[in-house]
Amino acid sequence: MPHFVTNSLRARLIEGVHAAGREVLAIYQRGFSVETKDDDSPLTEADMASHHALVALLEDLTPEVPVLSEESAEVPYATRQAWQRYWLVDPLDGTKEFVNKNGEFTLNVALIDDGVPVFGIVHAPAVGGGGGSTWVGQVGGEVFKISQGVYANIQVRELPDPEAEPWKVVGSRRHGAEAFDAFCAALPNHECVSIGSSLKLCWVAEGKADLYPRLAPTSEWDTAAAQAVVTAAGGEVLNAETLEPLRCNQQESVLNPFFIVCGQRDARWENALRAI
Ligand SMILES: Nc1ncnc2c1ncn2[C@@H]1O[C@H](COP(=O)(O)O)[C@@H](OP(=O)(O)O)[C@H]1O
Ligand SMILES: [Mg+2]
Repeated sequence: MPHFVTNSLRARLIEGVHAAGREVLAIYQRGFSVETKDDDSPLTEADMASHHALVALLEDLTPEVPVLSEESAEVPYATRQAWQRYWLVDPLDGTKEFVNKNGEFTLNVALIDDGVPVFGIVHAPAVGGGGGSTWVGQVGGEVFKISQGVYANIQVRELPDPEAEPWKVVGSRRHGAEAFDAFCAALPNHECVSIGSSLKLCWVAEGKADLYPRLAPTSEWDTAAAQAVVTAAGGEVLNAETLEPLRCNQQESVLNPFFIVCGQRDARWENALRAI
């Protein structure tokens, strides 16, 4: 069966996400005020500009497919449950990084099919020079990174022998540090790096990191697009307890379980997870 996202739809999606990214970048560069949402997380005009641009894009390209965005997520579960296929959007992941001006924020668009993220675009407008960086993945199909207009196929890297080359473990700048440290303490020789947003999953997808343990809360829109990229690149995003792949839209709550992103399963990190 042909994939729902044809090459021409994919090209128009990438173009539209890039246009939304340019709006976000313009706000980032000219300055903005910061509001606080009910859950105490920050909100800027860039979150809303990106939300409106991405929802309009998706409604225009595929009017028959519903859209759930972080900024319009009050859809009752009874309604969502009936969705076989929908777009799941985080218009600005890493809002705290955006506010702190370190560039580590992303726009995220995922296609969910029967709970499985099957296609994703993650765009980081301020990473990697002019035009930013974009990761695009279709499960069972192509997966590539676009930087400075150049398309390059990506894949996860094979876990090295840690004595010859340390494993690279990527973590959040702000969340779950204690559990992260406990996990790392039980690993063989490794190095840790921190970055904001869904960029962490993209690093595993392109082989810049081996593991991303997320032992702190996230929502489905934070991870779905990048999960599709990781999966298409040969890796996995697994529930930290059951080691089953994460699925979306399985329950009322949109919160993810704690999870780990890997290039490959390996008893050494699985044991480290069990040890904490
Ligand atoms: N208590 C909590 N519940 C749900 N999600 C949380 C959370 N604390 C942080 N997050 C999520 O973690 C994301 C940031 O992760 P990181 O610090 O690794 O970059 C946030 O994305 P947003 O910036 O889109 O709000 C937010 O969704
Ligand atoms: Mg987010």
